[in-house]
Amino acid sequence: MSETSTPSTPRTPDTASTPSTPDTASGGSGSRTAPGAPGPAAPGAPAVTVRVPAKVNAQLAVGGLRPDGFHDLANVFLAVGLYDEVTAEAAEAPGISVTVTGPDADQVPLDGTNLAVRAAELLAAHHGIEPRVRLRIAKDIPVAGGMAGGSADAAGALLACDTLWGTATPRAELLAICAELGSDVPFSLVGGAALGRGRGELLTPLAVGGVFHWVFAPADGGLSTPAVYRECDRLRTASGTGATSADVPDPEPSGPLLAALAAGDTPALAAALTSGPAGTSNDLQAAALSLRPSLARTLAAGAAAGALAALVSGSGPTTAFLAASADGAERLAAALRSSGTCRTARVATSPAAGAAVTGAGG
Ligand SMILES: C[C@](O)(CO)[C@H](O)COP(=O)(O)OP(=O)(O)OC[C@H]1O[C@@H](n2ccc(N)nc2=O)[C@H](O)[C@@H]1O
Ligand SMILES: Nc1ncnc2c1ncn2[C@@H]1O[C@H](COP(=O)(O)OP(=O)(O)OP(=O)(O)O)[C@@H](O)[C@H]1O
Repeated sequence: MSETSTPSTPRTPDTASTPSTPDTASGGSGSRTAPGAPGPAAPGAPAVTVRVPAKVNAQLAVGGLRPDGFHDLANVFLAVGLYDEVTAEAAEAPGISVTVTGPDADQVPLDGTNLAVRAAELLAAHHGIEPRVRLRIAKDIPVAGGMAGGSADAAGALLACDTLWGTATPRAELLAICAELGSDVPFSLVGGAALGRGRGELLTPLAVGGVFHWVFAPADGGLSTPAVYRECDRLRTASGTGATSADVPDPEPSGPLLAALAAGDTPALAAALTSGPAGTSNDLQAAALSLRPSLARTLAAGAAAGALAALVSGSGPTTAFLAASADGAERLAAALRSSGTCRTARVATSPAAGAAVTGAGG
């Protein structure tokens, strides 16, 4: 996603809420639902809760700047077991409202720019129905952290509303709506592991032969994804390699990295995560470090504490550390927490399942 955000309205520290008027241009008003056809659930219908994972990019190979402002990628997504929960509940009044709870709630927008609200609007428009829904986001994924938290909420809202409204949208149509919402959103729906081509939205599932143990260290404050891509282009231009698709080689997935994932081979994955001339599989890492030099200290602290590999997660500033075992991950997390180089440290495993309905009712 994009910028870190400052709340424009006062709110209680751990909870935020605002109504968002449906966007008439995207079909929010003027129901075209035929009698008996699927439509917004009646008030009193059970609420639907969807759990959605965060991601780490095991490889992020970035091609040149395209004329449309995006970059072609070879993006090896891995879903990790840190989750947001999105609940959709039928509302009597037309419109979409959203509340957010969790430690980073005050950094999440509550207007029509919230990706979960946009997802509900797009789904309603797709079916020509008037949205009437209250969305509740329980946020555990770091905001603006390079772990696709906003994308997770978008995918979660899409699945929760599709279930609540009984619209039974075919998977291919859901994925097309996801791609409209953002490059990472299709993967948030699918989860597991996948290779993302194009701008990251064209997914091919990948085999994963075992469980990988990670530690994630969120930083204070977020990084803007577009700013990190711009910095990547600037560094390439400054080094004389050029920045456009005409100058930069097409990004390709790493064979050894895909083989390590398929085999569930942690040491081989560690080697692949830290290979290449820049010592990382993440082409955005240098740009994230250039914008946030203090991340170098976090990476060094994790490496000194025994991480098998240390890298920036996607566009950052969250840093990711591979451990040999669950115990090793706990020890590494404790060392990172006491290093004073990050806000906290969380353990999680991959792969994790994609967006899934976990409950109805309540
Ligand atoms: C860094 C990653 O998280 C890695 O998975 C993604 O590439 C970012 O995906 P995202 O947050 O869903 O990004 P989008 O909302 O699609 O795009 C936000 C902005 O990031 C930049 N962007 C994004 C994806 C891409 N392949 N090339 C880009 O240059 C563009 O400036 C774009 O306007
Ligand atoms: N539901 C949401 N949750 C979090 N941020 C949101 C949401 N909707 C919109 N945003 C906006 O998106 C920005 C980036 O949030 P997000 O947590 O998705 O970043 P990210 O994890 O770095 O994204 P990515 O890894 O996909 O590049 C936030 O600063 C906020 O302004």
